[in-house]
Amino acid sequence: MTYQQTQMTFLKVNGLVLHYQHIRTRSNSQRGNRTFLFINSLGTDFRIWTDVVDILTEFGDIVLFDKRGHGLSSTAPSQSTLDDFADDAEALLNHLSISKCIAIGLSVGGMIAQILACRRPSKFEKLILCDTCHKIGNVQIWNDRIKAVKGHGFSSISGSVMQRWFSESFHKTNPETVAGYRNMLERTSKSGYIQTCEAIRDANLAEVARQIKVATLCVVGSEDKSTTPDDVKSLVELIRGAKFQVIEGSAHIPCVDNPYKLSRAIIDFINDKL
Ligand SMILES: O=C(O)CC1=CCC(=O)O1
Repeated sequence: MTYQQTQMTFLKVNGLVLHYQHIRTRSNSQRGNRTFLFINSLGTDFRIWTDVVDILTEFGDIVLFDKRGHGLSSTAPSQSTLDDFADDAEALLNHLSISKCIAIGLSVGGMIAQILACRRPSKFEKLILCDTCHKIGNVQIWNDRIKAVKGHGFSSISGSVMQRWFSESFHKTNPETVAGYRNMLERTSKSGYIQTCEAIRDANLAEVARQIKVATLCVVGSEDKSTTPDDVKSLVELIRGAKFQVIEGSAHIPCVDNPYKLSRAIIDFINDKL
């Protein structure tokens, strides 16, 4: 680690406790006073960003948080919309007095980032949307998944989810890591997971994406089967001036199976080299 690990921190927002970390890395202004806000995907907590954070601490401060229903954050008592998830992130930024940041959102985290950038363009210097789209899956896919988790638990879906999360070569070379992430998924709050599936199922952000005025990079793993390169291209077409990059040999979670390539793309984009 190149940074000082901070203590576990919790904040009450919108009636829920949110687990977050604010890593202040700079003792200077040479790093451009940047802050990166990371928003994670369905069934994961903010540990997925560890390798990327290790690299990006050279370039700015870091804010990580577990979205509602995930990690050590509370689960809402009833159904949440993606706007509610965005409200939590916005409340966290306000609490930390962060007036401008670079949002990096993965999958549903990328959908939340689209809402934030559309709502508050002046708060976002740049937007990095990883393996996401304005619409992910369809009603049938999400209802089937919800039914499986409700009826048979996480073990009924976790094998196929792992196939989508990580590339074939990562499965071969890092079976222990895959097993660890399977544990992460299976230990997610069941109702938090189901509420997030419902929020994704019910969202179509095409209009939101069309209104984004923040400079945006969309990246996707070449082997991503959840949000395929073609899906992500369809998002790129909606966001004015958005750039597009494929992470070769990666699947749905490049911050885990290809953190160096993902970090390179982020660094090039923030330095206007993409
Ligand atoms: O779990 C998956 O299949 C991948 C995914 C879809 C939305 C999300 O956040 O992750």
